[in-house]
Amino acid sequence: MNQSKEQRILNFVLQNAVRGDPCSVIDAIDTYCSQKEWAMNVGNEKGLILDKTVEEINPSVALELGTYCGYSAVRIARLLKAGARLLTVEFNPEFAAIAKQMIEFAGVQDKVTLIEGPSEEIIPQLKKKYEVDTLDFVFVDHWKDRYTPDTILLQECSLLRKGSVLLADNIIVPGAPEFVNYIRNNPRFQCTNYPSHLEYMKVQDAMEKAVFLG
Ligand SMILES: O=C(NCc1cccc(CNc2ccc3[nH]ncc3c2)c1)c1cc(-c2ccc(F)cc2)cc(O)c1O
Ligand SMILES: [Mg+2]
Repeated sequence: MNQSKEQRILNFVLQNAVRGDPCSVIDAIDTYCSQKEWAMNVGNEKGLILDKTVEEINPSVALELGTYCGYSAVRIARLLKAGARLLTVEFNPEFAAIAKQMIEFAGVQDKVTLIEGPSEEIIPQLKKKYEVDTLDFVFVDHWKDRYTPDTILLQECSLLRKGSVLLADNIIVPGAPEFVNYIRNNPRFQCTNYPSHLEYMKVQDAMEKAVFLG
């Protein structure tokens, strides 16, 4: 059975990156996806916005919705302090299997808990099953029509505290217009827009940061 694109990305990393070196994994994925096959990793330009946001917050507990191949999970985990952890949620089993191997090859597996399932099922389990009190940081990068319902669900499950930061990818392409409308008109969030470009393309995209005010 011929390989998936995601398997080809992983194979390129296994052959071209250095085991235990997260930066080499990130660079290898960016090299492959800019030169060989486009893929929906956050990429290096938006990745730098992600890095700066994570460094600013220095989260103890972070959540990612939409793992894909594990590119942003590795990007986030490499910046986490000792004892800090990232929970990342992936619905597609093939993607989850690739991401697991990517995270392990990068050597960040001790900081990352990869959870397979839909966010609407996993979010209500975070407190009891995954021993989360509140989330310091949430990277939102899954199905764009889930951004708003899951932001509401996070609030309903009391997973956000004063100062919790959400960072959402793809505000322009593919776009999340309902989310933008919801979050920018919600007095409980302080929003900032970060113009950028779609990963590996000259197309305009943007990220939105939303700080929960409690
Ligand atoms: O759509 C996107 N990503 C989300 C996504 C997409 C497919 C599958 C999954 C399966 N994973 C999944 C699903 C549901 C879930 N619930 N909880 C966890 C969870 C996990 C996730 C996306 C698209 C483009 C893009 C495409 C084409 C184009 F021309 C321009 C731009 C660029 C991006 O940066 C993107 O992020
Ligand atoms: Mg994205």
